[in-house]
Amino acid sequence: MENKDRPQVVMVPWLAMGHLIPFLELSKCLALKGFQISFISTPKNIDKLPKIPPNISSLINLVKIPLPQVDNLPVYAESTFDLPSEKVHYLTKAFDGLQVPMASYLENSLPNWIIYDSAAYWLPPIANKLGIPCAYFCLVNAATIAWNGPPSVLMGITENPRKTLEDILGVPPWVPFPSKVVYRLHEILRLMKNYNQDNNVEDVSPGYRAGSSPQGADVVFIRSCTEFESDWLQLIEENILQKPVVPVGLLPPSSVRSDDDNDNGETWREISEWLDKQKKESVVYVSIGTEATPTEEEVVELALGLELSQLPFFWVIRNPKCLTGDDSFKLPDGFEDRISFSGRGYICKGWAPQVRILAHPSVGGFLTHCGWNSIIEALSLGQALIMLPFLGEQGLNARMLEERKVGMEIPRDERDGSFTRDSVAKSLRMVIVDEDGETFRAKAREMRGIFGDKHLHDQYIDKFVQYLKDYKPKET
Ligand SMILES: C[C@@H]1O[C@H](OP(=O)(O)OP(=O)(O)OC[C@H]2O[C@@H](n3ccc(=O)[nH]c3=O)[C@H](O)[C@@H]2O)[C@H](O)[C@H](O)[C@H]1O
Repeated sequence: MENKDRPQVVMVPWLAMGHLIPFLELSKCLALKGFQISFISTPKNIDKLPKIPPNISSLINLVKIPLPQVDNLPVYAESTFDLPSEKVHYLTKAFDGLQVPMASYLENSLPNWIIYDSAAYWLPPIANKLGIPCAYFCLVNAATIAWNGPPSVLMGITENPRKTLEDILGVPPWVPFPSKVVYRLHEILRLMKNYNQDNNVEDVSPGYRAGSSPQGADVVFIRSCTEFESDWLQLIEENILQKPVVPVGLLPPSSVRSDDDNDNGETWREISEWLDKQKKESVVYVSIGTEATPTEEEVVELALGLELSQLPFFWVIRNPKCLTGDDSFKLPDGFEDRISFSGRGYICKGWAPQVRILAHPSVGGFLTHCGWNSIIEALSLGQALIMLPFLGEQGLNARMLEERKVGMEIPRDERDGSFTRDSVAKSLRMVIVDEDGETFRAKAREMRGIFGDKHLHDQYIDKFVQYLKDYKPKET
């Protein structure tokens, strides 16, 4: 039952588990502070969310708004988890079709705040018309926002000083201090290919969307903290976004998400039975997130690299169907038989309880694509990283983390990003078992002091809540 005395906040996350999960974490933090939340997404996404603790479930209304039908978008697809990455622009098109139902929902509810995500560039004008303060909740770190650059450049309003490939591969001209946070050639080539594909399908360019989302906000909330990247946070507030940027902290997992039984019906009991049999800190947990779509060659080299490493591994493979749009996805011949015979690997096709697995004492490292959620979860538990970035800002995250020595990147071919089973095996053994890799393991444990410091991040939430309560709209 909604209580009108409570401040009302409407949450509008993008259609991706890597966005829905942190938006729900933030919603839970606000509900615990007495806010009434309306969390808006599609029916399937709402049903897939981690369960909300009973003591705050009445304070979070889960609002289901169906997606409009869009050509080339399968009816079952409501999040990036359900699609190969090269088809996500159809999902974006469908998301843009939510403007009308979203506007009428907001007109009827008139909340105190709207907190929205990177894709919803069309929300600020609706909020402004209704006189509702709106905030962009940034789910990437400040270094990424800095690399992307000023919104006016992204939107094509002011001239882009990065004209050549060399410019794009270098430190951006608006970064005044030394930085290693840059893309590799193969990452830029993949980003440019995806940009052009998206640009041909979506109503606005990806750059315009990326720029106008923060541009239209009254304030930017960001999932970060000064203890990790104070220079970058100052740079984006003062020079890049030129508006208030309020860190909400890293939102480490509030509780080990106890209900994450994967969608194959495997239960935590079955998974933990396998993990319990393994030696302490011996298992490598392998997941490349909910969006990356590796090629078949990449899957083969990764699989054979895991086998070659001789380390026990738990590998989450996103539902094969959505990787290629059909059932053609397959692992190397005989691989699954050899692994189940040796008992050295556990292959989970679908959804796994990632945080619970990372928290298990048998896990000694994480082979990750460097999605920001996964990084936060891993480092809040002191897990060292073997890094294999695929898309988005994952390459920038990998550079930042290698600089902090909390892990190492698997060597890639500079031009096409290919890697070999040998380099996978060597990187895994280096980070998890080799003597020389103790630095990575020690640094990752040290980083737990920031990423896993619950009191520190609770303080960020307190400041965030105060900001929401004290906010006075600027005189128009
Ligand atoms: C912000 C955006 O997040 C995106 O999400 P993506 O899913 O790729 O990866 P994560 O951020 O690690 O997010 C994945 C989230 O899903 C959870 N999970 C995943 C698989 C599974 O089987 N079980 C789980 O519990 C995991 O614990 C994490 O919370 C991209 O990275 C993008 O680069 C980044 O900007």
